[in-house]
Amino acid sequence: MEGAEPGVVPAVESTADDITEMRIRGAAAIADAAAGALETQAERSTADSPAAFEREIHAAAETLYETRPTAVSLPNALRYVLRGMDGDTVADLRSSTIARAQRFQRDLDQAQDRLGEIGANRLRDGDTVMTHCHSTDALACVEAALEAGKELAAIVKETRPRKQGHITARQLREWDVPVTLIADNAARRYLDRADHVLVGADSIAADGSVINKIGTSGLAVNARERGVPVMVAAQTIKLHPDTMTGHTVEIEMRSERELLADEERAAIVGGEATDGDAKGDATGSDADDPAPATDSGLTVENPAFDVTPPRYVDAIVTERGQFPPESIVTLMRELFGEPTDDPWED
Ligand SMILES: O=P(O)(O)OC[C@H]1O[C@H](OP(=O)(O)O)[C@H](O)[C@@H]1O
Repeated sequence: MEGAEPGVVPAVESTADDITEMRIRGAAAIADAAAGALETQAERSTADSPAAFEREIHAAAETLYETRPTAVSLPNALRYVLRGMDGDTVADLRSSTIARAQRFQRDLDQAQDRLGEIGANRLRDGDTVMTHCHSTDALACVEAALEAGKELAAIVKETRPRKQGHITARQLREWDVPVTLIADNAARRYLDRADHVLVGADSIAADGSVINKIGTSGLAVNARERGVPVMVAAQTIKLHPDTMTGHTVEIEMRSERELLADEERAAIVGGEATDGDAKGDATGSDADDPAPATDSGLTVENPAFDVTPPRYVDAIVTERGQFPPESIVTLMRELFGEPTDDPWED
């Protein structure tokens, strides 16, 4: 990642790039990778004073934080590791940071397993789930239900534009679950065959709103109309503490090229396919891109996430139990207490 702070080790920059470019994706995987990157930073730091070590760790956290804006699991992971950094010597700071990052990763795995067991209780033998995107938290519920001997089938939404539904389909087929893959547009038609809509989350707001892959909110509205319950599988690391004080969750805008190739753009607006008409890069930032075309008359918008209001969600399943969305704020207060600062601040 360009513009990284001095002292940030290349492995951290490379993890940040992987998150930005979605080679590492999914809210839990991003959190796991971020904690792992801070561990690597601690291991490889050549800082010769405690203050320099702390500066480097904070700079590494900032580099990771600036990758993608929507999944709160990322800042929650960074904050957790930074708060465990303790000691008066470089050696102590190093070992406490490493231990804290490792504990975070262990807890993350255990939380997902526990969440899966709880979510599995909602799934009955013979049920069909409809999925959207690829969520390891949602799939943990399916896995636990299968391990309990239940038979399930799945209707898997393709999930344009990046088709993460294919990852879900592959995982489900590895578990021998019958899969019907459908285009996103076919969801309402197939809801008649579904017993649950089962999705993950990138962030959960204090009012119980669910921020998840674009298309979730439309699916949830249709599911309500068809009488299909919507179940959101989300570890507590997906709870967004800033929303307790009225902050909103930033929705990541991604490159138009995920929707429209340069040639396709040229076919619509005429002229040659050039980079000059592309707007935004994969980070949603346009710092390195040519100026957006203002004269073609074609604007492409590509939000990665949307917000599903709590009234369309039946249950949020966490490792602490399942909650009606309206009561999630109680859990947030218990876990986070007072409002928090930027993750690299004490
Ligand atoms: O943490 P887990 O449950 O794996 O994934 C949670 C969510 O993260 C993904 O976002 P993206 O693909 O990174 O944009 C999807 O929106 C998915 O529902």
